Amino acid sequence: MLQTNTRTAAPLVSLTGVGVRRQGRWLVRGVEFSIAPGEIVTLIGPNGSGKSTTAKAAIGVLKPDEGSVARKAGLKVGYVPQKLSVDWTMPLTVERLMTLTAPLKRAEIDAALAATGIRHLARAEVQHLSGGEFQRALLSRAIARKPDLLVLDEPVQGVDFSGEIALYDLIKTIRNTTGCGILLISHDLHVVMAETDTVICLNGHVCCRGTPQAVSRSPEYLRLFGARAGQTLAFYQHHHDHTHLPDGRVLHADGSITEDCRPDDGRHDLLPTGGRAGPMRIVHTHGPDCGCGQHPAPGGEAGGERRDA
Ligand SMILES: Nc1ncnc2c1ncn2[C@@H]1O[C@H](COP(=O)(O)OP(=O)(O)OP(=O)(O)O)[C@@H](O)[C@H]1O
Repeated sequence: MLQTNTRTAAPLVSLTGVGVRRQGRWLVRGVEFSIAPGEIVTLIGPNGSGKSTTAKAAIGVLKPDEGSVARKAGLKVGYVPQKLSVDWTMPLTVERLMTLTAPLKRAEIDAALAATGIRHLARAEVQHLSGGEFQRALLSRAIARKPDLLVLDEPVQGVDFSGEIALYDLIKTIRNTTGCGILLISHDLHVVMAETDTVICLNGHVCCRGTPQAVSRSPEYLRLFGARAGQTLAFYQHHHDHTHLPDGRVLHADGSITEDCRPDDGRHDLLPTGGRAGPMRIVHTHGPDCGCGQHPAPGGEAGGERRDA
């Protein structure tokens, strides 16, 4: 097994204050995180919260409108997008899918399909694959060029619960044998892959981040789903100090409601709530130009700046 010290290795990719704006709207703003070799980072958040946008900015498919993304020189990325633009009326075999965008040697195709356990499906038509087999075919395609960073956008979509566990086991094996970094995207807000080092909860900005709590500590979960599920999946406990209301406004811990809680309305600072790898909480720092309407007037008693913790 390949061991990588994720604490000391230089990051593969590092995002600082990243914001992406389209048609006058910030899709995400103030996003900060990095991924080291062997590290697994999972982005979670509701639909439309900016997970795919963030992943695309991380790998350079999208250029951020503010902030910066630093990538290791010569970084090789294996990307499994959420949606694939394929003409499904045309017959397409798994091995052809592997070489659609760039050529691969026979041995590379065989090795990648063997690694994901679907070598026997090389000549099968993609249209006939099950959900789990299709995800394995996409994973084979992504690992075939031996990437430093694997980016998997909803890799367990269309897969049942036991297939989900098998896929996460496979992703863990790929990380352990190759030492690549992994950026996972999931819209499950509470259950993530147990091997995840850092969970980042997005909703247009980073709402909270932390380590997942091992599911093996939860006897009810183990009784329901068995020990294997406990080793593969983990609960993520959120530590938000604010709530995103259905109409898009934000309810703060002190009961105040603001139109928006994005970084252009104030600042979101990540504060450790305990331990080096402990959960983080967000505080909204009000300033004279934060635009949230909640801060005292300039020269007021709080000096124009206040924090909701
Ligand atoms: N090119 C674009 N122009 C305008 N809006 C866009 C563009 N791309 C994405 N969006 C919008 O940005 C928001 C974030 O999209 P994104 O796909 O990043 O979300 P997501 O968290 O991955 O969602 P899901 O879980 O549904 O896949 C959505 O409201 C989406 O409609």
